[in-house]
Amino acid sequence: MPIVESNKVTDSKAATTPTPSAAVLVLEDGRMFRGRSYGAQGTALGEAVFATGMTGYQETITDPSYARQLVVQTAPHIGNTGVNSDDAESRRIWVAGYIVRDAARRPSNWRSERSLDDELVDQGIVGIQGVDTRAITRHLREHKTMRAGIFSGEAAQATDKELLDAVLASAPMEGAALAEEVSIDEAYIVEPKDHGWEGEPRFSIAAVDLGIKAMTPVRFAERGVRVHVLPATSTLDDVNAVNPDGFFMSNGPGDPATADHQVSLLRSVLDEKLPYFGICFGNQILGRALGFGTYKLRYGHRGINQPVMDRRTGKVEITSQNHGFAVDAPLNGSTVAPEERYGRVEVSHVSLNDDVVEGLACLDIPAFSVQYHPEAAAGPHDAAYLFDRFIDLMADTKAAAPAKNNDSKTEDKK
Ligand SMILES: NC(=O)CC[C@H](N)C(=O)O
Repeated sequence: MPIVESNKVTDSKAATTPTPSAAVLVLEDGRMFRGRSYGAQGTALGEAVFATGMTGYQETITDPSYARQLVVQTAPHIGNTGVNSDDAESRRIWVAGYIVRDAARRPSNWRSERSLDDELVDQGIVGIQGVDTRAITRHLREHKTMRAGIFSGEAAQATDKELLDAVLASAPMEGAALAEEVSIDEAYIVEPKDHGWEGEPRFSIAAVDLGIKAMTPVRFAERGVRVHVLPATSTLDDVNAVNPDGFFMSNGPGDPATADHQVSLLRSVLDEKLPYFGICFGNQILGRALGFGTYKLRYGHRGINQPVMDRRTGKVEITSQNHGFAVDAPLNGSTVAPEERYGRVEVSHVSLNDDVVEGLACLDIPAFSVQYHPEAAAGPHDAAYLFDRFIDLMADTKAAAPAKNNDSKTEDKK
Protein backbone atom coordinates (compact mmCIF):
# COMPACT_ATOMS: atom_id res chain seq x y z
CA MET A 1 0.00 0.00 0.00
CA PRO A 2 1.32 3.49 -0.78
CA ILE A 3 2.25 5.72 2.11
CA VAL A 4 0.45 9.05 1.92
CA GLU A 5 1.30 12.26 3.71
CA SER A 6 -0.43 12.23 7.08
CA ASN A 7 -1.02 15.99 7.03
CA LYS A 8 -3.27 15.65 4.03
CA VAL A 9 -5.96 14.06 6.11
CA THR A 10 -5.69 15.93 9.36
CA ASP A 11 -7.53 18.82 7.69
CA SER A 12 -11.02 18.18 8.96
CA LYS A 13 -13.89 18.26 6.48
CA ALA A 14 -11.79 16.35 3.98
CA ALA A 15 -14.02 15.99 0.95
CA THR A 16 -12.80 12.53 0.15
CA THR A 17 -11.29 9.79 2.18
CA PRO A 18 -7.56 9.31 1.57
CA THR A 19 -6.08 6.21 0.06
CA PRO A 20 -5.31 3.90 2.97
CA SER A 21 -1.70 3.87 4.11
CA ALA A 22 0.16 1.16 5.97
CA ALA A 23 -0.93 1.07 9.60
CA VAL A 24 0.11 -0.87 12.67
CA LEU A 25 -1.56 -1.68 15.98
CA VAL A 26 1.02 -1.93 18.77
CA LEU A 27 0.02 -3.47 22.10
CA GLU A 28 1.69 -2.61 25.36
CA ASP A 29 3.24 -6.09 25.61
CA GLY A 30 4.99 -5.63 22.27
CA ARG A 31 2.55 -7.61 20.10
CA MET A 32 1.99 -5.92 16.72
CA PHE A 33 -0.71 -6.31 14.07
CA ARG A 34 -0.15 -4.78 10.65
CA GLY A 35 -2.93 -3.57 8.39
CA ARG A 36 -4.08 -0.48 6.51
CA SER A 37 -5.30 2.85 7.79
CA TYR A 38 -9.01 3.41 8.27
CA GLY A 39 -10.43 6.90 8.68
CA ALA A 40 -7.91 9.56 9.63
CA GLN A 41 -4.18 8.86 9.55
CA GLY A 42 -1.78 9.60 12.37
CA THR A 43 -1.44 8.30 15.93
CA ALA A 44 -4.11 7.10 18.36
CA LEU A 45 -3.23 6.02 21.89
CA GLY A 46 -5.58 4.44 24.42
CA GLU A 47 -6.70 1.22 26.04
CA ALA A 48 -7.40 -1.58 23.54
CA VAL A 49 -10.76 -3.22 24.28
CA PHE A 50 -13.02 -5.48 22.24
CA ALA A 51 -16.74 -5.02 21.63
CA THR A 52 -18.84 -7.95 20.47
CA GLY A 53 -21.95 -6.21 19.09
CA MET A 54 -22.94 -7.50 15.66
CA THR A 55 -24.84 -4.26 15.05
CA GLY A 56 -24.79 -0.71 16.36
CA TYR A 57 -21.29 0.47 15.47
CA GLN A 58 -22.47 4.08 15.18
CA GLU A 59 -23.88 3.95 18.72
CA THR A 60 -20.67 2.29 19.92
CA ILE A 61 -18.25 4.88 18.59
CA THR A 62 -20.39 7.79 19.83
CA ASP A 63 -20.79 6.32 23.36
CA PRO A 64 -18.77 8.70 25.60
CA SER A 65 -17.88 5.75 27.87
CA TYR A 66 -15.39 4.71 25.16
CA ALA A 67 -13.30 7.86 25.57
CA ARG A 68 -9.60 7.06 25.49
CA GLN A 69 -10.22 3.51 24.28
CA LEU A 70 -9.22 1.85 21.02
CA VAL A 71 -12.21 -0.30 20.17
CA VAL A 72 -11.76 -3.63 18.37
CA GLN A 73 -14.99 -4.72 16.68
CA THR A 74 -15.28 -8.50 16.69
CA ALA A 75 -17.99 -8.33 13.99
CA PRO A 76 -15.89 -8.71 10.85
CA HIS A 77 -17.77 -6.34 8.52
CA ILE A 78 -18.04 -2.78 9.75
CA GLY A 79 -19.48 0.23 7.96
CA ASN A 80 -21.98 -1.62 5.75
CA THR A 81 -24.91 0.58 6.80
CA GLY A 82 -22.98 3.86 6.82
CA VAL A 83 -23.78 6.57 9.36
CA ASN A 84 -26.85 8.76 9.76
CA SER A 85 -27.99 11.81 11.72
CA ASP A 86 -30.28 9.88 14.07
CA ASP A 87 -28.28 7.09 15.68
CA ALA A 88 -25.40 8.96 17.30
CA GLU A 89 -25.47 8.59 21.09
CA SER A 90 -23.73 11.92 21.69
CA ARG A 91 -22.36 14.99 19.93
CA ARG A 92 -19.24 13.32 18.52
CA ILE A 93 -17.24 10.13 18.13
CA TRP A 94 -15.47 9.34 21.40
CA VAL A 95 -13.45 6.22 20.68
CA ALA A 96 -9.78 7.22 20.58
CA GLY A 97 -9.13 4.78 17.74
CA TYR A 98 -10.99 2.14 15.77
CA ILE A 99 -9.92 -1.38 14.82
CA VAL A 100 -11.85 -3.39 12.22
CA ARG A 101 -11.29 -6.35 9.99
CA ASP A 102 -13.19 -5.68 6.75
CA ALA A 103 -14.30 -2.09 6.34
CA ALA A 104 -17.18 -1.62 3.91
CA ARG A 105 -16.01 -0.14 0.65
CA ARG A 106 -19.41 1.40 0.06
CA PRO A 107 -22.30 1.78 2.52
CA SER A 108 -25.68 0.48 1.48
CA ASN A 109 -28.73 1.24 3.58
CA TRP A 110 -31.80 3.41 3.15
CA ARG A 111 -30.91 5.39 6.26
CA SER A 112 -27.26 5.90 5.39
CA GLU A 113 -26.20 9.51 4.80
CA ARG A 114 -22.45 9.01 4.46
CA SER A 115 -19.73 6.46 4.89
CA LEU A 116 -18.21 5.59 8.24
CA ASP A 117 -14.78 6.05 6.70
CA ASP A 118 -15.58 9.69 5.78
CA GLU A 119 -17.04 10.30 9.22
CA LEU A 120 -13.89 9.00 10.93
CA VAL A 121 -11.78 11.25 8.69
CA ASP A 122 -13.98 14.27 9.40
CA GLN A 123 -13.73 13.79 13.14
CA GLY A 124 -10.02 12.99 13.03
CA ILE A 125 -10.40 9.45 14.37
CA VAL A 126 -7.45 7.21 13.51
CA GLY A 127 -8.37 3.62 12.70
CA ILE A 128 -6.88 0.45 11.27
CA GLN A 129 -8.46 -2.13 8.96
CA GLY A 130 -7.39 -5.43 7.51
CA VAL A 131 -6.15 -6.84 10.82
CA ASP A 132 -7.17 -10.18 12.32
CA THR A 133 -9.62 -8.91 14.92
CA ARG A 134 -10.23 -12.45 16.13
CA ALA A 135 -6.53 -12.87 16.97
CA ILE A 136 -6.44 -9.45 18.66
CA THR A 137 -9.52 -10.29 20.71
CA ARG A 138 -8.11 -13.65 21.80
CA HIS A 139 -4.87 -11.95 22.76
CA LEU A 140 -6.67 -9.32 24.87
CA ARG A 141 -8.85 -11.98 26.44
CA GLU A 142 -5.86 -14.08 27.45
CA HIS A 143 -3.54 -11.24 28.45
CA LYS A 144 -6.12 -8.62 29.63
CA THR A 145 -6.97 -5.28 28.09
CA MET A 146 -3.91 -3.10 27.77
CA ARG A 147 -2.60 0.16 26.47
CA ALA A 148 -2.06 0.28 22.73
CA GLY A 149 -1.45 2.58 19.81
CA ILE A 150 -2.59 2.75 16.19
CA PHE A 151 -0.01 4.36 13.91
CA SER A 152 -0.53 5.15 10.24
CA GLY A 153 0.73 7.52 7.57
CA GLU A 154 4.00 9.15 8.59
CA ALA A 155 3.53 8.00 12.16
CA ALA A 156 3.91 4.38 11.04
CA GLN A 157 7.38 5.11 9.66
CA ALA A 158 8.95 5.12 13.14
CA THR A 159 10.88 2.09 14.36
CA ASP A 160 9.04 -0.63 16.26
CA LYS A 161 10.84 0.42 19.43
CA GLU A 162 9.76 4.05 19.01
CA LEU A 163 6.17 2.94 18.52
CA LEU A 164 6.24 0.72 21.60
CA ASP A 165 7.84 3.50 23.64
CA ALA A 166 4.98 5.82 22.65
CA VAL A 167 2.48 3.24 23.88
CA LEU A 168 4.38 2.70 27.12
CA ALA A 169 4.46 6.46 27.73
CA SER A 170 0.66 6.76 27.43
CA ALA A 171 -1.65 6.99 30.45
CA PRO A 172 -3.30 3.83 31.80
CA MET A 173 -7.07 3.56 32.32
CA GLU A 174 -6.60 2.89 36.04
CA GLY A 175 -6.75 6.24 37.77
CA ALA A 176 -8.16 8.04 34.71
CA ALA A 177 -10.71 10.76 35.56
CA LEU A 178 -12.55 11.31 32.28
CA ALA A 179 -16.22 11.89 33.11
CA GLU A 180 -15.85 15.63 33.61
CA GLU A 181 -13.99 15.85 30.27
CA VAL A 182 -16.87 14.37 28.30
CA SER A 183 -19.73 15.98 30.24
CA ILE A 184 -21.60 19.13 29.28
CA ASP A 185 -20.99 22.74 30.36
CA GLU A 186 -24.63 23.82 30.39
CA ALA A 187 -27.65 22.01 31.78
CA TYR A 188 -30.53 21.22 29.42
CA ILE A 189 -34.00 19.69 29.66
CA VAL A 190 -35.43 16.71 27.78
CA GLU A 191 -39.22 17.08 27.63
CA PRO A 192 -41.71 14.20 27.52
CA LYS A 193 -43.84 16.00 24.92
CA ASP A 194 -40.94 15.79 22.48
CA HIS A 195 -40.89 12.03 22.80
CA GLY A 196 -44.50 11.02 22.30
CA TRP A 197 -45.84 11.66 25.81
CA GLU A 198 -49.20 13.40 25.85
CA GLY A 199 -50.13 15.62 28.78
CA GLU A 200 -48.08 17.04 31.61
CA PRO A 201 -44.95 15.29 32.86
CA ARG A 202 -45.57 12.81 35.68
CA PHE A 203 -42.24 13.37 37.41
CA SER A 204 -39.04 15.28 36.94
CA ILE A 205 -35.54 14.05 37.64
CA ALA A 206 -32.05 15.51 37.85
CA ALA A 207 -29.71 13.41 35.70
CA VAL A 208 -25.98 13.96 36.06
CA ASP A 209 -24.21 13.63 32.71
CA LEU A 210 -20.98 11.71 33.28
CA GLY A 211 -20.95 10.77 29.60
CA ILE A 212 -24.67 10.17 29.16
CA LYS A 213 -25.95 8.39 26.06
CA ALA A 214 -28.70 10.24 24.21
CA MET A 215 -31.16 7.38 24.48
CA THR A 216 -31.18 7.44 28.29
CA PRO A 217 -33.14 10.69 28.80
CA VAL A 218 -35.37 9.63 25.90
CA ARG A 219 -36.32 6.42 27.72
CA PHE A 220 -37.41 8.54 30.70
CA ALA A 221 -39.14 11.19 28.60
CA GLU A 222 -41.24 8.69 26.65
CA ARG A 223 -42.57 7.51 30.03
CA GLY A 224 -43.60 11.04 31.05
CA VAL A 225 -40.51 12.02 33.03
CA ARG A 226 -38.99 15.47 32.51
CA VAL A 227 -35.19 15.14 32.60
CA HIS A 228 -32.93 17.96 33.77
CA VAL A 229 -29.54 16.90 32.45
CA LEU A 230 -26.84 18.47 34.63
CA PRO A 231 -23.05 18.77 34.24
CA ALA A 232 -20.77 16.30 36.03
CA THR A 233 -19.53 19.02 38.39
CA SER A 234 -23.04 19.83 39.68
CA THR A 235 -23.53 20.34 43.41
CA LEU A 236 -26.38 19.44 45.75
CA ASP A 237 -27.69 22.99 45.33
CA ASP A 238 -27.79 22.53 41.55
CA VAL A 239 -29.74 19.31 42.03
CA ASN A 240 -32.20 20.81 44.49
CA ALA A 241 -32.62 23.87 42.25
CA VAL A 242 -34.58 21.79 39.73
CA ASN A 243 -36.78 20.38 42.53
CA PRO A 244 -36.54 16.78 41.28
CA ASP A 245 -38.62 13.77 42.26
CA GLY A 246 -35.64 11.53 41.61
CA PHE A 247 -31.91 11.56 40.97
CA PHE A 248 -29.97 9.74 38.25
CA MET A 249 -26.29 9.26 37.40
CA SER A 250 -25.31 8.10 33.93
CA ASN A 251 -22.71 5.90 32.31
CA GLY A 252 -19.32 7.43 31.71
CA PRO A 253 -15.67 6.79 30.90
CA GLY A 254 -12.69 6.31 33.18
CA ASP A 255 -11.97 4.77 36.55
CA PRO A 256 -14.82 5.04 39.09
CA ALA A 257 -12.21 5.23 41.87
CA THR A 258 -11.55 8.82 40.71
CA ALA A 259 -15.17 10.00 40.93
CA ASP A 260 -14.91 11.43 44.45
CA HIS A 261 -16.99 14.53 43.72
CA GLN A 262 -19.86 12.44 42.34
CA VAL A 263 -19.66 9.96 45.25
CA SER A 264 -20.01 12.73 47.79
CA LEU A 265 -22.82 14.37 45.78
CA LEU A 266 -24.67 11.05 45.69
CA ARG A 267 -24.18 10.56 49.43
CA SER A 268 -25.80 13.91 50.15
CA VAL A 269 -28.68 13.06 47.81
CA LEU A 270 -29.16 9.66 49.48
CA ASP A 271 -29.11 11.39 52.89
CA GLU A 272 -32.12 13.41 51.66
CA LYS A 273 -33.88 10.13 50.73
CA LEU A 274 -34.37 11.27 47.14
CA PRO A 275 -34.97 8.16 44.98
CA TYR A 276 -31.87 7.18 43.00
CA PHE A 277 -31.25 5.17 39.84
CA GLY A 278 -27.80 4.69 38.32
CA ILE A 279 -26.59 3.11 35.10
CA CYS A 280 -23.06 1.72 34.64
CA PHE A 281 -20.75 4.45 36.03
CA GLY A 282 -23.82 5.44 38.08
CA ASN A 283 -23.86 1.89 39.50
CA GLN A 284 -20.20 2.08 40.42
CA ILE A 285 -20.79 5.44 42.10
CA LEU A 286 -23.67 3.98 44.14
CA GLY A 287 -21.36 1.12 45.13
CA ARG A 288 -18.73 3.57 46.31
CA ALA A 289 -21.29 5.79 48.06
CA LEU A 290 -22.42 2.72 50.03
CA GLY A 291 -18.81 2.10 51.01
CA PHE A 292 -17.81 -0.69 48.60
CA GLY A 293 -14.67 -0.63 46.47
CA THR A 294 -14.36 -0.94 42.70
CA TYR A 295 -11.78 -2.90 40.72
CA LYS A 296 -10.66 -3.37 37.14
CA LEU A 297 -11.85 -6.43 35.24
CA ARG A 298 -9.39 -8.43 33.13
CA TYR A 299 -11.07 -7.56 29.86
CA GLY A 300 -14.49 -6.16 30.74
CA HIS A 301 -17.92 -6.64 29.20
CA ARG A 302 -18.66 -4.86 25.93
CA GLY A 303 -21.40 -6.04 23.64
CA ILE A 304 -25.12 -6.46 23.28
CA ASN A 305 -25.49 -10.14 24.11
CA GLN A 306 -24.43 -10.29 27.76
CA PRO A 307 -26.55 -12.58 29.99
CA VAL A 308 -27.49 -11.24 33.42
CA MET A 309 -29.62 -12.86 36.11
CA ASP A 310 -32.02 -10.94 38.31
CA ARG A 311 -31.19 -12.80 41.51
CA ARG A 312 -34.52 -12.09 43.14
CA THR A 313 -36.65 -13.58 40.37
CA GLY A 314 -34.17 -15.92 38.69
CA LYS A 315 -35.08 -14.31 35.40
CA VAL A 316 -32.34 -13.90 32.81
CA GLU A 317 -31.98 -10.78 30.70
CA ILE A 318 -29.84 -10.38 27.61
CA THR A 319 -28.20 -7.02 28.08
CA SER A 320 -26.16 -4.32 26.42
CA GLN A 321 -22.90 -3.65 28.26
CA ASN A 322 -19.77 -1.53 28.16
CA HIS A 323 -17.69 -1.58 31.29
CA GLY A 324 -14.14 -2.33 32.37
CA PHE A 325 -14.55 -1.81 36.10
CA ALA A 326 -16.95 -3.39 38.59
CA VAL A 327 -18.22 -3.04 42.15
CA ASP A 328 -16.71 -5.30 44.77
CA ALA A 329 -19.74 -6.31 46.85
CA PRO A 330 -20.70 -9.62 48.51
CA LEU A 331 -22.90 -11.76 46.26
CA ASN A 332 -24.83 -13.70 48.85
CA GLY A 333 -27.91 -12.21 50.45
CA SER A 334 -28.34 -8.76 51.88
CA THR A 335 -25.66 -7.11 53.95
CA VAL A 336 -25.47 -3.86 55.85
CA ALA A 337 -23.61 -1.39 53.64
CA PRO A 338 -20.15 -0.44 54.89
CA GLU A 339 -21.60 3.10 55.13
CA GLU A 340 -24.04 1.85 57.75
CA ARG A 341 -26.41 4.81 57.63
CA TYR A 342 -27.72 3.54 54.28
CA GLY A 343 -28.87 0.26 55.83
CA ARG A 344 -29.05 -3.01 53.95
CA VAL A 345 -28.07 -3.60 50.34
CA GLU A 346 -28.09 -6.64 48.08
CA VAL A 347 -26.53 -7.53 44.78
CA SER A 348 -29.67 -7.64 42.67
CA HIS A 349 -28.14 -8.71 39.34
CA VAL A 350 -25.14 -10.81 38.42
CA SER A 351 -23.34 -11.64 35.18
CA LEU A 352 -23.90 -15.22 34.12
CA ASN A 353 -20.56 -15.26 32.30
CA ASP A 354 -18.34 -14.45 35.26
CA ASP A 355 -20.40 -13.62 38.39
CA VAL A 356 -19.52 -9.92 38.23
CA VAL A 357 -21.88 -7.61 40.14
CA GLU A 358 -24.39 -6.24 37.62
CA GLY A 359 -26.81 -4.45 39.93
CA LEU A 360 -27.30 -3.13 43.46
CA ALA A 361 -30.55 -2.65 45.37
CA CYS A 362 -30.83 -0.82 48.67
CA LEU A 363 -33.44 -2.25 51.00
CA ASP A 364 -33.76 0.65 53.46
CA ILE A 365 -33.41 3.69 51.19
CA PRO A 366 -34.97 4.27 47.74
CA ALA A 367 -31.92 3.55 45.58
CA PHE A 368 -30.87 0.98 42.99
CA SER A 369 -28.59 0.73 39.98
CA VAL A 370 -27.39 -1.57 37.22
CA GLN A 371 -24.01 -2.04 35.63
CA TYR A 372 -25.50 -2.67 32.18
CA HIS A 373 -27.48 -0.55 29.75
CA PRO A 374 -31.29 -0.76 29.92
CA GLU A 375 -31.51 2.09 27.37
CA ALA A 376 -30.00 -0.49 25.00
CA ALA A 377 -28.81 1.67 22.15
CA ALA A 378 -27.97 -0.58 20.45
CA GLY A 379 -29.17 -3.78 22.02
CA PRO A 380 -32.03 -5.89 23.33
CA HIS A 381 -34.81 -4.23 25.33
CA ASP A 382 -35.13 -6.93 28.01
CA ALA A 383 -34.10 -4.48 30.74
CA ALA A 384 -36.41 -1.57 29.83
CA TYR A 385 -38.52 -2.44 32.89
CA LEU A 386 -35.89 -0.74 35.05
CA PHE A 387 -37.10 2.69 33.90
CA ASP A 388 -40.60 1.73 35.02
CA ARG A 389 -39.22 0.44 38.31
CA PHE A 390 -37.63 3.83 38.96
CA ILE A 391 -40.92 5.58 38.20
CA ASP A 392 -42.67 3.26 40.68
CA LEU A 393 -39.99 4.04 43.26
CA MET A 394 -40.56 7.78 42.80
CA ALA A 395 -44.33 7.27 43.08
CA ASP A 396 -44.00 5.15 46.24
CA THR A 397 -41.59 7.61 47.83
CA LYS A 398 -43.89 10.50 47.07
CA ALA A 399 -46.93 8.66 48.40
CA ALA A 400 -45.09 7.86 51.63
CA ALA A 401 -44.00 11.49 52.12
CA PRO A 402 -46.68 13.62 50.47
CA ALA A 403 -45.31 16.86 51.85
CA LYS A 404 -41.95 16.47 50.18
CA ASN A 405 -41.45 17.74 46.63
CA ASN A 406 -45.18 17.95 46.24
CA ASP A 407 -45.46 20.79 43.79
CA SER A 408 -48.05 21.38 41.10
CA LYS A 409 -46.31 19.41 38.39
CA THR A 410 -47.38 16.17 40.03
CA GLU A 411 -51.07 17.01 40.09
CA ASP A 412 -51.56 15.43 36.69
CA LYS A 413 -50.17 12.13 37.74
CA LYS A 414 -52.32 9.58 36.04
N1 LIG B 1 -20.26 2.60 30.43
C1 LIG B 1 -19.82 2.95 31.63
O1 LIG B 1 -20.43 3.74 32.36
C2 LIG B 1 -18.46 2.44 32.02
C3 LIG B 1 -18.07 2.77 33.42
C4 LIG B 1 -16.58 2.69 33.65
N2 LIG B 1 -15.91 3.68 32.88
C5 LIG B 1 -16.08 1.30 33.30
O2 LIG B 1 -15.36 1.13 32.39
O3 LIG B 1 -16.42 0.36 33.97
